[in-house]
Amino acid sequence: MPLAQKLRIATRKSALAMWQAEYVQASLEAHHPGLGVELCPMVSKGDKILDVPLAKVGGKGLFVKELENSMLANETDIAVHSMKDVPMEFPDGLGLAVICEREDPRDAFVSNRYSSFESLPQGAVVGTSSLRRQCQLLSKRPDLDIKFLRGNVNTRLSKLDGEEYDAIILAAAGLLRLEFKERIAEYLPPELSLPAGGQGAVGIECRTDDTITQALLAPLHHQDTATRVLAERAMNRRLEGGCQVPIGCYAELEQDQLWLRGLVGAPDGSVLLFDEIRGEREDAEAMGVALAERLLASGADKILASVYGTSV
Ligand SMILES: NCc1[nH]cc(CCC(=O)O)c1CC(=O)O
Repeated sequence: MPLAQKLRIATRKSALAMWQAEYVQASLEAHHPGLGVELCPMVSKGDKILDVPLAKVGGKGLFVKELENSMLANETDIAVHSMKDVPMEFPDGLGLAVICEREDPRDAFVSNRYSSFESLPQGAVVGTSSLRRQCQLLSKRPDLDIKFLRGNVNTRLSKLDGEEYDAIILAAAGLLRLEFKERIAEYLPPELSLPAGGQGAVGIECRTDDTITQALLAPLHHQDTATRVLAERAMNRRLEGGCQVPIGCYAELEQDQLWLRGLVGAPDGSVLLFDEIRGEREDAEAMGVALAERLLASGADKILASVYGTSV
């Protein structure tokens, strides 16, 4: 089979998006010597609107639409995504080709003043604009003052240094990739902050009929990561967790046993519904759906209805 001479990667321009695209570029070139891999950076709508909660401007899909349009127009061949930002459904003609090995999926506590979440004083100001992080932190510490914080990783770190916040919460994966490891004061265990579905995993999207590109991408696939992320995304999909929502879910593999934990919380932390399920890895998707059903039956339906109701 003749190799495509050139493969074009659609990417956002943020430092993290560029890191991920360059990581895929380097992996592809290592597996296929002689293949030219070109980066095509573009600005997404989500990158332009920074001062409004994401849920109010149309959710995470804003970050991928431009990339998807360029693949559909045959101007690019693949797009590299953080799996936690990828909507559940793909447009006709596009699909997820592979999921790469996961980086540390945990949330990280970052502070210039305090060494751990535990040691935050009464009323401390914590920056995050994720309802998932907010509801979990407030359920443990209702006294905290959670303050809106958006922007890319670098922007958020400089806002922390501006002294408005006592601490901020970010995904460890982004900090590790951008070589900000030394800024991580504490890795929050899943018991304290259950990660978002797909957090820390990079996925690659391409045209569903582009079998040449799919064959080139195949060696980058990491099956254990894909199984875990499949269960997490199945739970999210059943909960219609499309935009920014107070939902956490995290799957781990213990040999061939899959352990999936899920959580839905009221944004103010007054209610936190948690459940978990264990099963065979082959059943990853069904487990995600089953766990979502159980959460819905125990009251997640009401919590999510009120969150969606106010987020339009
Ligand atoms: N929501 C933005 C976003 N998308 C992916 C990551 C981090 C890396 C990852 O999960 O792969 C981040 C930043 C953050 O939440 O701190």
